[in-house]
Amino acid sequence: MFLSIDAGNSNVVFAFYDEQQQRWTHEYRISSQGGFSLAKLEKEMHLYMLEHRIGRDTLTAIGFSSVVPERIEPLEDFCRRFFGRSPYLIQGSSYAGLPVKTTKPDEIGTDLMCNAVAAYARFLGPCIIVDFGTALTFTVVGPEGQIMGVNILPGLKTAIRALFTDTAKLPEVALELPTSAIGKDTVHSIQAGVLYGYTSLVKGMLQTIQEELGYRCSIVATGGLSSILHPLAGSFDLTDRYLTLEGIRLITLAQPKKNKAPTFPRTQSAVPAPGNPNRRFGSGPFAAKRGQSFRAQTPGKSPTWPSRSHIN
Ligand SMILES: Nc1ncnc2c1ncn2[C@@H]1O[C@H](COP(=O)(O)OP(=O)(O)O)[C@@H](O)[C@H]1O
Ligand SMILES: CC(C)(COP(=O)(O)O)[C@@H](O)C(=O)NCCC(=O)O
Ligand SMILES: [K+]
Repeated sequence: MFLSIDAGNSNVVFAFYDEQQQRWTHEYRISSQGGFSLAKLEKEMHLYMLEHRIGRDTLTAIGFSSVVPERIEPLEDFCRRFFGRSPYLIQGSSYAGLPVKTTKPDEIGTDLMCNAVAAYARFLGPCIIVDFGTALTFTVVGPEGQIMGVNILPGLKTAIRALFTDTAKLPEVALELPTSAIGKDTVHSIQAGVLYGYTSLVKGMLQTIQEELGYRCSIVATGGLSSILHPLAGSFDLTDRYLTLEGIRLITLAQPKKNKAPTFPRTQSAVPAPGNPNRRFGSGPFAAKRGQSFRAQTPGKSPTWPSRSHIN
């Protein structure tokens, strides 16, 4: 079993990858907000692993990404105490030897870098990763796997919470898409405003980015809130809630062992390579048509890059 730990601003996710089955088999989440007690985490993880029959001795390695600096040390301690091994912490220096590059490796969130690595491993071409987390982010990966940029704005829950916190009369509402886009009472007005508003925002942002690039990208959605905006389903080539966790795994496995040249882990191909007429394309004005050559727009693949990792 490989364990990926993703500490985001709302949740810490622990996900177990079964190397024999080549898939994520278990996922355990705790809230990242407020403090958390290591003793409580140890107790709960112990019960979770007992219940799901995951032996601590089956663990081969741990990869760890945190975009919350104060979570790093406690979770490293937890891994050492509970699993008896140190996790590999993803940081700026982790990206040397990877096809996905950034000009500011110490600034970009490691979760976004993991998303980029996992998405590029699947599509081997330009992609935009939309992460519906505490923040809503768009990570733009170019044809050669370089990070071209990131757009960051408040996530859906964050936007709703900000309205509630910063106004006298607006309540905190459930994240439910109403049937009508025209609000008829205060709760409905906020839901229509935020959920239909964000739907249009995501569509518009994807269009604007691809117009600026001048070519079509594969669009991947991830994050806890990636399935809330139903009308966006057709805009994504893939929705994968394990994307960050998969990136953590790929980056960790790509790290050079002592006295060994860096190699990127090879995993089984499950999605046809770009240019394959059977691959799925998204909708919208930039959607490539079935059979249209994608390779012409996306030259220069890295020969060392795996074609795709296997999830689900
Ligand atoms: N399955 C789910 N259903 C509804 N809300 C969820 C689900 N998973 C996560 N969330 C919520 O979505 C928000 C973003 O979650 P997540 O993507 O884990 O954020 P982060 O990576 O910033 O910690 C959080 O408010 C979280 O509580
Ligand atoms: C943008 C983020 C806040 C997203 O975090 P999340 O919503 O997943 O908790 C995080 O990736 C971050 O703190 N990034 C650093 C700034 C940057 O990526 O440029
Ligand atoms: K995240």
